Amino acid sequence: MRSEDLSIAFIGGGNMASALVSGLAGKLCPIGNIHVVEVNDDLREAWRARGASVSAEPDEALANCQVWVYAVKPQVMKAVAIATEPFLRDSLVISIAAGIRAADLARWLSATRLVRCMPNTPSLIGAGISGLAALPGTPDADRELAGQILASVGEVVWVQEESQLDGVTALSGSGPAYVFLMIEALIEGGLAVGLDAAQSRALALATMSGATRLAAESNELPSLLRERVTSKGGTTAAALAVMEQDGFKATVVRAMQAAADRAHEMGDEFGN
Ligand SMILES: NC(=O)C1=CN([C@@H]2O[C@H](COP(=O)(O)OP(=O)(O)OC[C@H]3O[C@@H](n4cnc5c(N)ncnc54)[C@H](OP(=O)(O)O)[C@@H]3O)[C@@H](O)[C@H]2O)C=CC1
Ligand SMILES: O=C(O)[C@@H]1CCC=N1
Repeated sequence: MRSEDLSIAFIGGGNMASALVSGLAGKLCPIGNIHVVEVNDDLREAWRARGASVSAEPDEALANCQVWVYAVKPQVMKAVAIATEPFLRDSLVISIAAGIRAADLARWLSATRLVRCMPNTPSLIGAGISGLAALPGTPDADRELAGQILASVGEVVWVQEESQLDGVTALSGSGPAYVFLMIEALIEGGLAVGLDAAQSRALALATMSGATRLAAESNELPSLLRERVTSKGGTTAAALAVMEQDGFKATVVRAMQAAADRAHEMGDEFGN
């Protein structure tokens, strides 16, 4: 399909829709081929100013879009799906809602071609990563198109079992928040050990990105890279002893389990 022929509707035009469109508009289709259904007046105006077509409620414009991306909160997915269903003819359905299972959304929409995804906010700068799973029976061409849409904002990982998307949600979906918290902590720590705010910020950000790049580009395990920083009887050992004592790693693992459990629970809670 030529890019000028592809039209995509976003149902819900908030944070994630904005992040996704910033990557795909101009690459996969012109912004004028993007239609956004959004209840918030200010957001609708912002989309219009960006060059997208907009509506406050589902209407015939939806029926003409080849792809629909549901980007509303899981809590309202069922009601929004039911309101949009009368306009679904031949569109590929993509959902980015946490927890909501493909079979539930397919049932509300009587859809047969559906891909469920879990992107993340670094998509905004093309540095996202998304987990994807398709409703059984979704044709390969549709899986490919969904993959291309998400690949326009970062990496794409297909999972074998849809239930693994709860794990993706706990790791990379929510993960940017854990990383931002770590950055916040490093900056606060910098202030506590006598640096000023600008120095702390610069040192924290460069350390996070430098260590991340080193881990990605090295063939060695993160644990070995960590050991190389840790001189016997030195400063890192002193810091890591406190982290070990306070259960830092175990806390991260427990936090992720809580996120995965919540994703599963939201599937039950908002999927019936
Ligand atoms: N934020 C993230 O990091 C990630 C989020 N997700 C998933 O993406 C989805 C969207 O999240 P996010 O973008 O953060 O949420 P936002 O709240 O920023 O965006 C959702 C938008 O949808 C609007 N909306 C509510 N009801 C309707 C309706 N009936 N029709 C059209 N629009 C409606 C909301 O308006 P109003 O606020 O006025 O209700 C809001 O502007 C969620 O399901 C979330 O699980 C997935 C990956 C990462
Ligand atoms: O917090 C949430 O529920 C969503 C899903 C992943 C990131 N934000």
